[in-house]
Amino acid sequence: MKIGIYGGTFNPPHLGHLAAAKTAIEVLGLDRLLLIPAAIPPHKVLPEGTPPPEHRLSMAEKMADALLRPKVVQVSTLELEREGKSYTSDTLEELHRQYPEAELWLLMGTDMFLTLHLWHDPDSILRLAGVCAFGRTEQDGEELFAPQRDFLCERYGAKVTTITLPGLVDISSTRLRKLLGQGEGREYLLPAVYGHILMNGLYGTHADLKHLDIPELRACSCSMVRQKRVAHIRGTEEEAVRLARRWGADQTLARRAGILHDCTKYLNLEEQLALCEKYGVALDELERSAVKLLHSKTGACIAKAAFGEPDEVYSAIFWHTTAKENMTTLEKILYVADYIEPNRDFEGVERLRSLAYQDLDKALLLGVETTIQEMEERKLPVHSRTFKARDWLRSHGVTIEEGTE
Ligand SMILES: Nc1ncnc2c1ncn2[C@@H]1O[C@H](COP(=O)(O)OP(=O)(O)OP(=O)(O)O)[C@@H](O)[C@H]1O
Ligand SMILES: O=C(O)c1ccc[n+]([C@@H]2O[C@H](COP(=O)([O-])O)[C@@H](O)[C@H]2O)c1
Repeated sequence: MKIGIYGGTFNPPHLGHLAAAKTAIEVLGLDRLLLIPAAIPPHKVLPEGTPPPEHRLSMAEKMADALLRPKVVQVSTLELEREGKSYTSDTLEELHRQYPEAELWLLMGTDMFLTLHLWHDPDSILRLAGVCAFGRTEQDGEELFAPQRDFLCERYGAKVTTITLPGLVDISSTRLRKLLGQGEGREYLLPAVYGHILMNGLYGTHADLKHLDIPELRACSCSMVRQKRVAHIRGTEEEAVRLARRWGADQTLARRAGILHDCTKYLNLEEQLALCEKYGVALDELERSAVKLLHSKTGACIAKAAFGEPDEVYSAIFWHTTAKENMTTLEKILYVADYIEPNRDFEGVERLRSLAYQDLDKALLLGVETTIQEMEERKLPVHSRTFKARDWLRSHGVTIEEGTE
């Protein structure tokens, strides 16, 4: 097994780190890549304003998640849990104990590579792991790497490989922290990491969460969910805007509802129930045990309480899972957009898609009926509000006979 070890202060992790991780996995053919946030970097003092380690850990986890290879890329808390300075030699000794058969590769950028012989116990480091070095800027070429590579090979018998990053990003966390303090720098960050920074007011960002612009709102939403859900959320956002344009609803509200509709999707039942309690959401028996029914309610509460969304957005999010009788146009739009956004792929989706732009009520009824049928086939309980939605539409003359539209 080939294991890559990418240590860093990750204060914060940026697109330069991401590019290096992505390329190293491919070029080295890694079976696993461990991102290891340092507790106390041995060679530098953590600057003032450095967030507590749990934030650096959480941001590193978002970077790992963004690589969409959960079996390969993992974050290790080995150094955060160890007392004292985070010496790489100690980390490698520990990993060698854990994986005695594995081939270890230490990943590092130019700055670290050129000073490697000055690290604590370089003999152990270079005995236990190969070194994979990459340039941080376009200027970091072979003439910089070659002398150090020759020296490390000769002096320590080191195994060194240098790789070129196709997606090289010339940025350091130091410069990024400065930019963030001036309200800039988002282009160097993964949206999920940027969202985490905004939501926690890290690095001197003082964003007013109740007045975020669209990219900031998207970033916050991203930071609350797993990367694999982001495409669906983006698809729902754009579909909701198209439907709002078609049906004369407010496009900005549709967009914001789409962005936030799944923001609490990854909370567990206990967390969902605590939020319902906090915001006074009354629940019936089914809702109290069905976590899937709760994220629409808690998502609506967070949209309003944390992001200052108006009642129209609140109620669109609140009803986007069960639907209900007598829905507003925006409520219908979010429900249908969630169902038909471009990433959805199920039998019947094309019919629903075309219906959505011909007759919104018919599309809503078809969505509701499809859900009821699917839940019944899977022997899962259907929420009473969903039946009420269907019955209300039918009693108001909405029909969806096959082949009529
Ligand atoms: N833009 C980048 N491209 C490639 N590698 C990078 C880049 N930035 C940092 N690295 C490498 O990532 C590892 C971890 O770096 P670190 O977390 O300290 O980031 P940094 O940007 O160098 O931070 P700081 O500015 O706070 O020193 C190091 O090996 C470093 O060389
Ligand atoms: O062990 C050492 O002496 C040592 C000296 C310098 C750097 N390191 C490690 O190199 C990694 C990159 O460091 P940094 O500051 O660029 O985040 C990080 O994991 C550090 O702990 C380790």
